[in-house]
Amino acid sequence: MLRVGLIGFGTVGSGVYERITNSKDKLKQLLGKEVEIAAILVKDRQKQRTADVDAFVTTSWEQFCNKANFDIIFEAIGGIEPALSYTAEWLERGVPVVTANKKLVAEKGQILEGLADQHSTYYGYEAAVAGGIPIINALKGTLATTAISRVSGILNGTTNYMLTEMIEHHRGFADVLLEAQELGYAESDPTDDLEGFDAWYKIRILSRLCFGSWPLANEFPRKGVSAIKDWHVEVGERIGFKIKLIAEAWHDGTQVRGSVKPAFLTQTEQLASVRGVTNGISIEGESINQLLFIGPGAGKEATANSMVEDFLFNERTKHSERGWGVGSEVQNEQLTHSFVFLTPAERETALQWVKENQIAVMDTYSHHEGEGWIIERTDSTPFETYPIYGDVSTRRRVEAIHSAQFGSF
Ligand SMILES: NC(=O)C1=CN([C@@H]2O[C@H](COP(=O)(O)OP(=O)(O)OC[C@H]3O[C@@H](n4cnc5c(N)ncnc54)[C@H](OP(=O)(O)O)[C@@H]3O)[C@@H](O)[C@H]2O)C=CC1
Ligand SMILES: N[C@@H](CC=O)C(=O)O
Repeated sequence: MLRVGLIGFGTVGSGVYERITNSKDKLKQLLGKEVEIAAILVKDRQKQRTADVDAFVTTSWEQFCNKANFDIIFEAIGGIEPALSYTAEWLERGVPVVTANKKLVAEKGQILEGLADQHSTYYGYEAAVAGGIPIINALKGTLATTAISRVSGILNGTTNYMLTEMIEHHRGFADVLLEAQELGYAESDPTDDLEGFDAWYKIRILSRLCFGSWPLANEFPRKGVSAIKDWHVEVGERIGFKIKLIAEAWHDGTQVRGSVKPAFLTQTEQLASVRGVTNGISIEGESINQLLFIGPGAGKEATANSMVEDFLFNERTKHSERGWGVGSEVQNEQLTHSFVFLTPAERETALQWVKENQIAVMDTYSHHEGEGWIIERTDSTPFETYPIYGDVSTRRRVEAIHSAQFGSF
């Protein structure tokens, strides 16, 4: 008998319960023994649960720990404490812990991986990055010795879902946020999604796997979607640019750098078509050119599937070597242009600024709320600015189609 301890029974925890319960025969065949969910730890004993639960449920950590000699712990409560102490306690007993908690992994992963090593066990966090996409074990396994120069992508399902719904169906911010929460995509505090913290935790985890060491948080600046104005999006849409929350990390030859920020993607960028709760990750390196991983970035089934697969993968491969990325220097500069947005009051200052700094303005687009200027990339501007990824010349084609249909703007 393989005894499972489940910490948390919300969106993800209940998904793990269902995934295990529904695949008992397959698991028995793979593992050679029955799997039993021996105990579940929750916070609120009175809460109405949707699923019928055939397991011991408790709010007491002591009762949970005393219930069984667990063979595997799944942690899905989120946050640092008490998740950190709970995880450490079981790793110290030599029991593998599998988690979806990206905050805990990004902030304390170094300590917890160290504990797992020390006690010859496993700390698995496949589900912590990009929900259902099996990126973590790909990086630790079949890409472990591939020199990676950049990792980038759309890592937050909630905000990508919100941006898609708001742009394509003209829905309001509060309405789509509520829906993302109801669908189980959002964090318990959605500020984590909206202000880019969630994507920031995930890119730091990917950075560790691609470049070999845990990055310092303050080396990864972060900006969320809350500062995006509707009219910025409208101007971008007119010329076929898609706004996305982009997280990236790259090796510049001397150090690893990274960031999370909203950016415009031209139609030449494959990630521009990643819509809804879907996430997309691009891995670049000399011998692989570019690998793209696209799939569900959040939600009960996809995330639970990753947690269970993470455990099974470790069970089947635990005696083989796994590695951490080797990293290589980025060769080609991707960002050549920026989109600057100006209110009418900023226009004069902006004209002065481009003149003084000899910045080439390629195009200007007017809107009743202000102007959008495409400029040559500069490291910083005093105005609201978004990087542009991709070939900006595609805007000409979109403009031509747009003006043929609607007249010029
Ligand atoms: N939702 C998603 O799509 C994804 C979520 N994740 C991550 O998975 C984790 C869980 O997320 P999610 O399932 O959405 O969150 P939920 O809020 O739906 O569930 C959290 C669960 O944890 C329990 N819990 C919270 N605090 C404690 C505590 N101190 N002691 C015991 N139990 C506690 C809650 O108990 P109770 O039920 O009694 O309130 C609840 O069952 C987070 O780290 C999140 O970032 C990762 C990928 C995708
Ligand atoms: N809130 C997260 C959940 C998955 O990690 C997201 O929206 O991506």
